[in-house]
Amino acid sequence: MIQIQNLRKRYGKMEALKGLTLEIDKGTVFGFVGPNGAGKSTTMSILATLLEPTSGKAYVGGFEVTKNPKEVRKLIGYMPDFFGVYDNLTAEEYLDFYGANYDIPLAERKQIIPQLLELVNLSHKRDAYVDSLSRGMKQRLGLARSLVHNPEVLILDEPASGLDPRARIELREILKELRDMGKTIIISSHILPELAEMCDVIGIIEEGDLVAFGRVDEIYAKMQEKRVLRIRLTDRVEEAMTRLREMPVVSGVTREGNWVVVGFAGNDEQQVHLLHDLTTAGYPVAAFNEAEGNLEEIFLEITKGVGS
Ligand SMILES: Nc1ncnc2c1ncn2[C@@H]1O[C@H](COP(=O)(O)OP(=O)(O)OP(=O)(O)O)[C@@H](O)[C@H]1O
Repeated sequence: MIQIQNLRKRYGKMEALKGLTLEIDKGTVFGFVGPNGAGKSTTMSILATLLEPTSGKAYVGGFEVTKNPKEVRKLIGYMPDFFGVYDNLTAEEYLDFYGANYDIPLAERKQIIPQLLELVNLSHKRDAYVDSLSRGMKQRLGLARSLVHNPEVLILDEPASGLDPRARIELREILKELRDMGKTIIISSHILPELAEMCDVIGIIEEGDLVAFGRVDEIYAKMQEKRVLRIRLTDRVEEAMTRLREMPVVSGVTREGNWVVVGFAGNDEQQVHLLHDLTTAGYPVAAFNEAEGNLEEIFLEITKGVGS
């Protein structure tokens, strides 16, 4: 449904996208994850035909975004990270205004808008002024707005940012419904666990390039490969550290008193070997454990410095 090929975007000297290549199948909920400034909004704006790439190509439903922007716009609903709301309009009038912008006839709008309000759980706020709505409600209204022309593809730039946990759950439920309707959804965030629950496929972007791409379970498995081991020795701590540093699966060794903290990039089998190696060499290992992996930290570790 979406193909991005060697996409580059330069803002003056700054290269925000460095040859991004990525493909998203129809019906997929794709999570686009990366730290602030990684290039997510830039990619999404290009897909939404609002920004010209410096080079490379992007296609939506087979249409090239710079050559057929009109066709692309019919296919996509785009929700930017910041969107203006019109203070003097009610929720219903707001959606009607956007529906009219898409040349949807009045009779059809009268039918669609109540359905959209229901989908985003705002039927009870139909006559409320937009500026009186909570942040979560505004966000849901923005989502309804991007759906007004029944697009096949939804591009949502950080829709969950600034929402409280309850509002996030509501958003997630709505996205599930949209997925069940067969829509292809691209959703961005800088928080991986937030997306992992609602996406089929994740792409991690760092400094304008993709550093990881795959099904959510595959990405998690990859992240689990990066562990932190804690080893307590009763003696010969420095010596053991030197030996550990020589092992290819070890990415970092630090000392905390009698504990040695080891960055480890191997699997279970290699971990068994590491312990075996230390004990057979006679190092007095009193304790050996795997530190609890905080997903957030591991994610930062995985993306740290990659692509630079
Ligand atoms: N209009 C612009 N002019 C100059 N530089 C820009 C412009 N828009 C974005 N950038 C820069 O391009 C890089 C990518 O920005 P982008 O907004 O795409 O990242 P992002 O991943 O969406 O981050 P965030 O989560 O903070 O929105 C950043 O370094 C940003 O400062």
